Amino acid sequence: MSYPTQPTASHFINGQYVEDTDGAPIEVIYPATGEVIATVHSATPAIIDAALDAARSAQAAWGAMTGTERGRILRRAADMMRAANHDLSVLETYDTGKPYQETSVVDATSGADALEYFGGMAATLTGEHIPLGEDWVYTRREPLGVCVGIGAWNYPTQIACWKGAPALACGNAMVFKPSETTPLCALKVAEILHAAGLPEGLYNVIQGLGDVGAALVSDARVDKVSLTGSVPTGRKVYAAAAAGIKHVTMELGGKSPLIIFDDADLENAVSGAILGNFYSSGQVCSNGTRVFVHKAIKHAFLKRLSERLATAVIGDPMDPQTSFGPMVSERQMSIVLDYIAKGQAEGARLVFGGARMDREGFYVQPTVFADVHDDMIIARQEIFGPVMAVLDFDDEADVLARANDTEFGLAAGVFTCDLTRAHRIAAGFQAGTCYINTYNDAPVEAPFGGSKASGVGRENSKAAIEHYSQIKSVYVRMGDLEAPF
Ligand SMILES: NC(=O)c1ccc[n+]([C@@H]2O[C@H](COP(=O)([O-])OP(=O)(O)OC[C@H]3O[C@@H](n4cnc5c(N)ncnc54)[C@H](O)[C@@H]3O)[C@@H](O)[C@H]2O)c1
Ligand SMILES: CCCCC=O
Repeated sequence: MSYPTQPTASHFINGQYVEDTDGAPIEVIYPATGEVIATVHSATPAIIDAALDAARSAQAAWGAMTGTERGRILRRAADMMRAANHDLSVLETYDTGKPYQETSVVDATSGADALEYFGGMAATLTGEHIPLGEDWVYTRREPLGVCVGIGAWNYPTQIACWKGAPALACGNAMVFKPSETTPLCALKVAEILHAAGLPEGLYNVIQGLGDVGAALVSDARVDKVSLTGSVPTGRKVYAAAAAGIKHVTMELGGKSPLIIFDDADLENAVSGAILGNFYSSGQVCSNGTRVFVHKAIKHAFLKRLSERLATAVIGDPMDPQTSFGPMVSERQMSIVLDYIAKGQAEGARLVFGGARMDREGFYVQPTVFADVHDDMIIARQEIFGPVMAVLDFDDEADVLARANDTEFGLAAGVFTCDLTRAHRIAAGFQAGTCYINTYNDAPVEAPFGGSKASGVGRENSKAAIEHYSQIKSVYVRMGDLEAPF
């Protein structure tokens, strides 16, 4: 490995790299080869303490700065992140296995967008004046205090920024714990923020597994927890945060529906299904993995989908031509292969792929099952890999009811050329993020998040501000105050 993937130290606390080799080692594995490319150490209680103390001490002065001053630092960090895009993208590719073709245009770019957007918004975060005759109330929008961010492994840089940028813009401090599977890129985010002028202690990164996350969530110094992860983890983290009456954002998993009507533009619909199932090798939370295709176009859809999947360039993620890479880990690969076996055992028809690839690394072929029924395991559980389930339908009301018949509610999409039907279906979806004739766009300007078991709160957009700040009302009396005695 010629690229420097070993970080200076495992943690970033109070503006500098910190090591504590008493913590259990965590090996970082390049998914394309299985090679160990770095080792970090899990945070010990002393490291957890140091990070939370640093955040607590730094927050008050940061919260007292003007929004313009805070925003200037975040916007400078955004520029620095864009300037470092190539190196950050290479590191993200080594960390996750996602093709450089993706990481070079999505990950650090999306992180920089968040820093720029919330940096621009910081100065606009004001309260309001509420007249009450000669008296009045004014409100102050105040920070929450210390926010903990806990990340998943599929978009490590993006997640570190989607949580850090609004938290810092609102005047909070953050302690961020990346996924143990992809610990490298959040350290770079911390480095860049501090190089851009962020005072020390405001964005700390510590490593570890669920036990470190759990210790952070239950700590009395923490005011807010934002998790990106699976629904089972979300249930635990939400419960632990509730015990301390902490604010939460829960960005959790999904099993989202994508409905393709017979009047849809077929080529666009196939594009949507590909983007919503095979981008990042299918490891995207909002993926539309239950693809309901109108019976009249089912054969044409499957034929065109198979033709286009055959053109995927599967291989070395660092090759800019590669458009489909490995699963993030051996564990995730075996989870996905187990689901493929279950799909076959349940009688779904394998139309494309269906196997591990005969090469080093954790590669699973893009896989499509047709004739899937609503009650099959592959149609009900989140797989988080490149496995598309195609289900038939011929009635609008019926397909909408089937699309909503799930505990999840992260995303949903519809392809149709009928304008009124498109909006009727979008209104009927029980999901936080919906798409019409597109799939998986996630611009910083739009709220992103789930309903039902898929989450609480929203990331990105003005909506995120509500989840990283609180309103204080101040009552002001101008005249004398009467009392009953
Ligand atoms: N909604 C979204 O925006 C979004 C985005 C990306 C991924 N996801 C979801 O994330 C999942 C895949 O990621 P994953 O496998 O890393 O998820 P995961 O739930 O296994 O882990 C997520 C994070 O939580 C930590 N964690 C585990 N147990 C914990 C505990 N008890 N207390 C505190 N922290 C704990 C992990 O160490 C990790 O950092 C999928 O379900 C996917 O849909 C959601
Ligand atoms: C579309 C971007 C979603 C990030 C979650 O995995």
